[in-house]
Amino acid sequence: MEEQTGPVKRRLGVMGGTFDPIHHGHLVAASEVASQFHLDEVVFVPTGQPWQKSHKKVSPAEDRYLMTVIATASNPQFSVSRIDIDRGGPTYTTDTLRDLRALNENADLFFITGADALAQILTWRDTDELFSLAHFIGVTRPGHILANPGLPEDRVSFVEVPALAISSSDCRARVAQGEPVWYLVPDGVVRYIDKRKLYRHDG
Ligand SMILES: Nc1ncnc2c1ncn2[C@@H]1O[C@H](COP(=O)(O)OP(=O)(O)OP(=O)(O)O)[C@@H](O)[C@H]1O
Ligand SMILES: O=C(O)c1ccc[n+]([C@@H]2O[C@H](COP(=O)([O-])O)[C@@H](O)[C@H]2O)c1
Repeated sequence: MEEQTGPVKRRLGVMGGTFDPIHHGHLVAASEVASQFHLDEVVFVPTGQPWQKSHKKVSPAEDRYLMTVIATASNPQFSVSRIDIDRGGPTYTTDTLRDLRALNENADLFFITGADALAQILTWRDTDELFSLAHFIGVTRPGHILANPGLPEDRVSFVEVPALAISSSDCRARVAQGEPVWYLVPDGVVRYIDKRKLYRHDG
């Protein structure tokens, strides 16, 4: 009897973030995981309202979305989704993954997260459901320890990515102080920040 095999599933990486602004640390992490996990595509998903950053000033979603498009446009493996922005309300990754599954029925999802975000994951909403929706890939980040914070062992993997000590907070602070962000973020993002006067004290 011939063995029944289903259609080959696509391997879809999901890189969620506030991306305020997107920087080369995000892009290297996504590229490295795509290579090591043989992903067909990585979809970057800018948050709508990042509820755990509600005490901080976050730039308009449209600016963060456009910077993410600018930063990823030249890579045919990268795309950007508006689902978290268009849903409205606080952003929960369970919603992100549920929506992406509905849009990509024949795909396995791999959610990429830095060591700092992974360490906080048990504070996210609906963690029981969360771990059933995707495989989680924790990536190294300078200044943070990469460890399993208590996810089921078969739902999480760890990847060492080239160490880039870049953060969005540092990029924002540099712009506010008149310091350059060239080579920390893609050139088009430097120009967009300048054009929209983002992160300036008078902006
Ligand atoms: N330099 C980096 N190396 C590896 N992963 C990173 C790096 N920067 C951010 N990440 C990961 O990318 C995801 C989105 O991060 P986010 O948009 O919050 O950027 P951030 O630099 O951490 O921002 P902020 O400084 O404003 O908190 C998170 O999972 C985070 O851990
Ligand atoms: O689901 C949650 O409750 C939750 C809480 C905090 C962060 N997240 C997700 O974690 C990713 C990184 O978030 P951030 O705020 O560090 O850029 C992004 O996709 C967020 O939607 C998700």
